Amino acid sequence: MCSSRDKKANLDVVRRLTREAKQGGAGLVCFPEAFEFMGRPGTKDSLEAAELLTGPTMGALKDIAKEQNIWMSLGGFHERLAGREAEEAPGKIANTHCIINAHGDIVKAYRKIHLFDVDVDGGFRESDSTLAGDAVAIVKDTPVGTLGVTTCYDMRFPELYSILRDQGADVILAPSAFMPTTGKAHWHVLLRARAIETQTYVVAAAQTGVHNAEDTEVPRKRESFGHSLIVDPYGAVVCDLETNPEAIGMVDIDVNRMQEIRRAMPIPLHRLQSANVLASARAATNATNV
Ligand SMILES: O=C(O)CNC(=O)[C@H](CS)NC(=O)CCC(=O)C(=O)O
Repeated sequence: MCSSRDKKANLDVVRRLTREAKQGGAGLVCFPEAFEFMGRPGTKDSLEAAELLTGPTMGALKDIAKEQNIWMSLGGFHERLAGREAEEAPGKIANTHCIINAHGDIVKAYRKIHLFDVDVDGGFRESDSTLAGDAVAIVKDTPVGTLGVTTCYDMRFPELYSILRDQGADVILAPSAFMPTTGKAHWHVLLRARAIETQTYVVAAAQTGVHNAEDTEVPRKRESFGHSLIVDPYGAVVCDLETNPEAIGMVDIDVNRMQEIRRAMPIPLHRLQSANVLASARAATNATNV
């Protein structure tokens, strides 16, 4: 999707696409990072728009899941902090990927671990406004098996993905709002590599196009790369929504094929066998490079 500052409009898109996904037979529907709100770069928009997970926007999303009897991956919700966290991190929010089950319960709230502090495309310092997550997230017993939960920039850190695989992930989610420049250079390669290494499905719902395009109060427009992608456990791109502004792509999870791929090439076993060698190399490297 192509989210804007209009929360109600974004919610309407989520409602409509979820209904469509359900009609197509989906058990899980995935939305991109910042699906509920995309503010003006360099402003306090996101801080002001942020809500508690017990707030009205998440309430409406839980109702959608319950009404449609479908699981939802809601990547990159702008979560308002409360209590001690709010005191310790004033002016900050969390970038929270929620998994909601078909009864409308939040079964996981994963906070993005790797924040986007970079000097590309005009520069971003996500950590100025966002508290980093401190826990990896797995969700068992979903209609598509075990989920590994990540967000956007996390996809550049293969260690995280390999931990998720070792914890049992069948499908790893990577909702994103990728920059056009880095998207063109890296998006497909990163997601295919993560799928090949982990032998899991990788599902990356993406923001696409120019955000707040018609909004005259948004002088500096933000743009996203698009290409919502589903990659199978052998690295084949089985769905690419290109730059379509609002679309659904659907694939079946073929568990038998995934198991055969894993049996034929037992990567986790081989990682275990090399673990001691690499751990001492890592320790030696850190010692000389600090
Ligand atoms: O700020 C929000 O509202 C939502 N968050 C985002 O859009 C985040 C932080 S700016 N985007 C990324 O992580 C892009 C990563 C990327 O493009 C890369 O790894 O190359």
